[in-house]
Amino acid sequence: MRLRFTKMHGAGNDFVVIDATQQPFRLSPEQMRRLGDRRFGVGCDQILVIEPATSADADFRYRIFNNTGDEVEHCGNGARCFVRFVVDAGLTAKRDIQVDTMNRRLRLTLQDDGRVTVNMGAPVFEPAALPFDPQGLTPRLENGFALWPLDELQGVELGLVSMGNPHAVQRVADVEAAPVLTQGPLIEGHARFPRRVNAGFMQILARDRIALRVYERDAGETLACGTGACAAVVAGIRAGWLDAAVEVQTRGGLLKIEWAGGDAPVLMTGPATKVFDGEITL
Ligand SMILES: N[C@@H](CCC[C@H](N)C(=O)O)C(=O)O
Repeated sequence: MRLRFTKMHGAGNDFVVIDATQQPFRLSPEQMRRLGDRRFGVGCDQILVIEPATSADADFRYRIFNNTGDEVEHCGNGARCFVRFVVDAGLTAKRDIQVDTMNRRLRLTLQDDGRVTVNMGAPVFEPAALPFDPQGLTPRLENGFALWPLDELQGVELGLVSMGNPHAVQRVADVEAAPVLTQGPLIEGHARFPRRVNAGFMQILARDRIALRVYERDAGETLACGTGACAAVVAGIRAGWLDAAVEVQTRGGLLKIEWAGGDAPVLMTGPATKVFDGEITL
């Protein structure tokens, strides 16, 4: 089958975007793996699928697949690229767009400078929301926020945050020296996370600036992770390390994250860039 797609990235987190309002979307997981493969296909961290809205007050439905073909709940950098795509393709004349994902309604705004702000919804901290099995473990409380140990991983303390998808974030002294590629997969696949988890490593540079690397579920380390940036900042705010507006330095670019606490939504602002249009036979 021939498939038209657009290659995009948000701070280096890269995507194959499929417009399923104009062509049917029926790729098997095997075809998605091929599409996502950097040697045998196009290559990307995630595949984003744009579909017509299924509820009356939403503008679109937006689905996310990791490059393994597994459908996941949320992708922050992808949400910004989604907006850039639907506006540039003329699928909407709006600049404020509402979209349904698997488990959240997102509100997105294309700014005059081309960046996109996403209302990511409120974070959830209960272990069951990830899910995480806390049985037999005692967390250390930092400013009242639970930091969880993990069996076999000496010295690791994880702040647990669901942004609709699961995140486990730890504070490290030097993010460039952090064991992202060795410890990341151990956390991602740890038995206490039955649906696996995205593992974040954050270095606090100031109360309004962090450096972050994320070992993503399925995709491995990416150049940026939008939901990971939200999770790291809200964990840092809850632990008392960070202020309410924080610049997040990733290997692929800068994201701005704001959170007023409690049930307030997390706001993420950052770039969304088109790379090229293409067509592939799968
Ligand atoms: N890159 C993303 C997150 C994509 C999904 C993640 N790998 C998961 O499995 O939850 C982002 O920008 O948020």
